Amino acid sequence: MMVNKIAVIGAGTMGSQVALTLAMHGYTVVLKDISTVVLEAATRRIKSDARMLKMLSKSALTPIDDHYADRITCTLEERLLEEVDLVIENIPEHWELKKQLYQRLAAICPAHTRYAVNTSCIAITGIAALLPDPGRVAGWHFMNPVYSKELVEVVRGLHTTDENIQWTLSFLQSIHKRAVVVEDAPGFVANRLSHLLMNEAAFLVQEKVASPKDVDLIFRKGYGHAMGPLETADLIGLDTVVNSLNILYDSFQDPKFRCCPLLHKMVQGGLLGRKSGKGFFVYD
Ligand SMILES: NC(=O)c1ccc[n+]([C@@H]2O[C@H](COP(=O)([O-])OP(=O)(O)OC[C@H]3O[C@@H](n4cnc5c(N)ncnc54)[C@H](O)[C@@H]3O)[C@@H](O)[C@H]2O)c1
Repeated sequence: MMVNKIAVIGAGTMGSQVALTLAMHGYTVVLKDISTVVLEAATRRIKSDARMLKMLSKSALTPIDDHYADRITCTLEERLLEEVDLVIENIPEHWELKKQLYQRLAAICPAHTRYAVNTSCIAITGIAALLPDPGRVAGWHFMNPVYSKELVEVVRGLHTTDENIQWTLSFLQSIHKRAVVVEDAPGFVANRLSHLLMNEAAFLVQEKVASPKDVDLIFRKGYGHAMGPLETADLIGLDTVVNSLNILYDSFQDPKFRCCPLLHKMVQGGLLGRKSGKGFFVYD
């Protein structure tokens, strides 16, 4: 598998985890963001995640060596993208932001670059249409936390070639991930289902039918889920959940995806979940 340089674009919740996962498997990564503050926070998070993974090494999917940090270059500089073989993109779930980024990547990345779009809901075919060779684009929907979730939902856009799907499966195997390939539709499989659940859980809290703690307890102890829907929403980031619901609503024009007003209000008030320290629950 000839991949010398990988760019992970966006160093937030997902990008920082994807970068560490790649470095843990020996890949050299350029982690690119547009904010110094974000890159500093990502460096701290990568260090503390690596420490935690070392402590849990028996239960983690992959052992971690001491040199992972040397393989990650955090940068604001676009020129480091000029020679990359693979881009794994993790910027916010906003069509306009993604569109601007891919138009720029089309101008600066080499012709042989492959593109992995880590999106929750945005159609892969639309993104691929922004690039000179749409066959080299596929959706790689990583699960959060990336280190401990084995599965990646791989999305085949209208133009994604079979060769690119096969290459993707081999690459993901090299980082100990198991892929399920699905066709391109907003939200794919995972988020089309999970966002309905998280949204309805928020409606239950808004209507005061139950507290967040009790909603989640019913799912953990009643249904045996590892996490409740509201804890999951906090982990993803409530801003990302709201953006994803809006995309599902716009794409399907189906009222079942209308976003719960409580979620909107929490995002407006800066309650984003884990990433801001408070959402449905409070975090250290
Ligand atoms: N959070 C999750 O659990 C989760 C899971 C799977 C997929 N996703 C998807 O992954 C993507 C990223 O989500 P996230 O939760 O990490 O978001 P996030 O808001 O935590 O991070 C996004 C980062 O992208 C940066 N950014 C914005 N524009 C940029 C640009 N032009 N170039 C470089 N960096 C830029 C921001 O500064 C920010 O640090 C989204 O499309 C989301 O839907 C999220």
